[in-house]
Amino acid sequence: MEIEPSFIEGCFVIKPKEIKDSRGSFFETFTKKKFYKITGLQTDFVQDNQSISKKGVLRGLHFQKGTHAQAKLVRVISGEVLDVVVDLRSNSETYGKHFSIVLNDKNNYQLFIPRGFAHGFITLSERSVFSYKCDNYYYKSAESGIIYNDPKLNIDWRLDSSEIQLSEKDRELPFFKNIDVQHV
Ligand SMILES: Cc1cn([C@H]2C[C@H](O)[C@@H](COP(=O)(O)OP(=O)(O)O[C@H]3O[C@H](C)C(=O)[C@H](O)[C@H]3O)O2)c(=O)[nH]c1=O
Repeated sequence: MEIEPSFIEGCFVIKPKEIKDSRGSFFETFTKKKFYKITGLQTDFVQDNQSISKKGVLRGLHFQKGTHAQAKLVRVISGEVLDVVVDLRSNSETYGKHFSIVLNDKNNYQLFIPRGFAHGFITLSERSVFSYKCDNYYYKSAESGIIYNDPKLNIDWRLDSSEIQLSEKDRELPFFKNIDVQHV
C-alpha cells in the first residue's frame, strides 16, 4: 500500500498492493494498523456505505455540517467514476479549491477525504459500484451541499451536461457563495 498526497493538505490517494496469481488477484482494501502507519491518522470509521449508479449519475456535492461532518475513505468496486472534493475548511490555504481523480476497478485507488469537505462523484462507466467508509454516522438533518455546476468551482465533470443525471435534492443545492462554512 502506498500513499500519494494531493495538493490539498490532508486529502490523499491510497494505492493498494494488488497480489496477482493464476486465479486472479487479491488486495487488502483496509487495515487499521497499516492505515495508521502510512497516514498517522487514528481515524475510527463507524459506517460503510455503498451506492450503485448508472452512467451519468452525479451524486453530490454533499457534506454533513458541524459535529456531524464525516471523513471518508472512498473507492470503486466496479466501473469508473470521477471523484471530486471541495475544501470547505475556512482556515485552509486551499479553501474553495477542488481536487478530482478517476477511481476505477483497474487502478483500485482509494481517496481519503478529511472532515470539512464537500464530496461528489459522477459515473463514467455504464455502471459503478461505489463503496466508502465514514468516521461519523449519517445525520439527515445535518446534510448540506453545493450545486454541482457552481460557476465559482467550475468543475469539469467530463460528461456533457445532457448526460448528467441528478436527484431532485441535488438539483436544488445552493451555490458555493451561499453555504455557511462556519457550520461545515
Ligand atoms: C448518505 C446516506 C443516505 N441514506 C439514505 C437516504 C436516502 O433515502 C437514500 C439515498 O440518499 P442520498 O440520495 O443522499 O444518497 P447519495 O446521493 O448517494 O448521497 C451521498 O453522496 C455523496 C457522494 C456522499 O459523499 C455522501 O455520503 C452522501 O451524501 O439513502 C442513508 O440511509 N444513510 C446514508 O448514510
